[in-house]
Amino acid sequence: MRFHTRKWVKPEDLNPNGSLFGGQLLAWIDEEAALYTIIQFENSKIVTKYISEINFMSSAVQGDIVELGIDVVKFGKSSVTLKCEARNKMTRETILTVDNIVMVNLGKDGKPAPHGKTEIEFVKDRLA
Ligand SMILES: CCCCCCCCCCCCCCCC(=O)SCCNC(=O)CCNC(=O)[C@H](O)C(C)(C)COP(=O)(O)OP(=O)(O)OC[C@H]1O[C@@H](n2cnc3c(N)ncnc32)[C@H](O)[C@@H]1OP(=O)(O)O
Repeated sequence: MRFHTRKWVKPEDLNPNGSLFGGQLLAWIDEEAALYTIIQFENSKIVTKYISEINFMSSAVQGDIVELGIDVVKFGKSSVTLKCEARNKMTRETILTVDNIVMVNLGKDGKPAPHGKTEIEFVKDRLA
């Protein structure tokens, strides 16, 4: 799993207990999954279709650095299934895991469209 993104837990990210608000973490993950999918599909018209069970394993507090990891579980015809982990950058303690996030490629008509991808691609290889 590659950890591309780091987030700094700020006061506005906290819940009333003073730890990282789960909804904020999920928003970060949805954005990370969307960006990953846009880069893989080379298409910005994508949507989140399905998110499986979410396992909050530990919490984060103000000042913590959280890193987000994404990997591909499988490529479908119009979809890709991703898995995700959020962990504490300094301690490597897992904060949350999501086993399946299904992202769908849309055509100009807003309906699912084949993305034509079968494996992870890296932008540097496309530019080579
Ligand atoms: C100049 C500036 C430029 C800026 C440029 C940047 C733009 C930056 C954009 C950022 C964008 C961010 C995006 C964020 C992410 C959201 O926040 S998106 C918003 C939340 N999501 C939605 O609103 C989606 C609402 N749902 C839908 O519209 C429809 O359900 C969908 C997604 C079009 C799918 O329709 P459908 O009839 O279910 O289609 P169907 O063909 O049956 O299934 C499509 C695929 O999904 C799979 N699937 C369907 N249901 C399920 C399920 N329950 N479980 C698993 N898989 C499923 C199918 O197996 C199929 O996969 P493939 O076999 O083709 O691989």
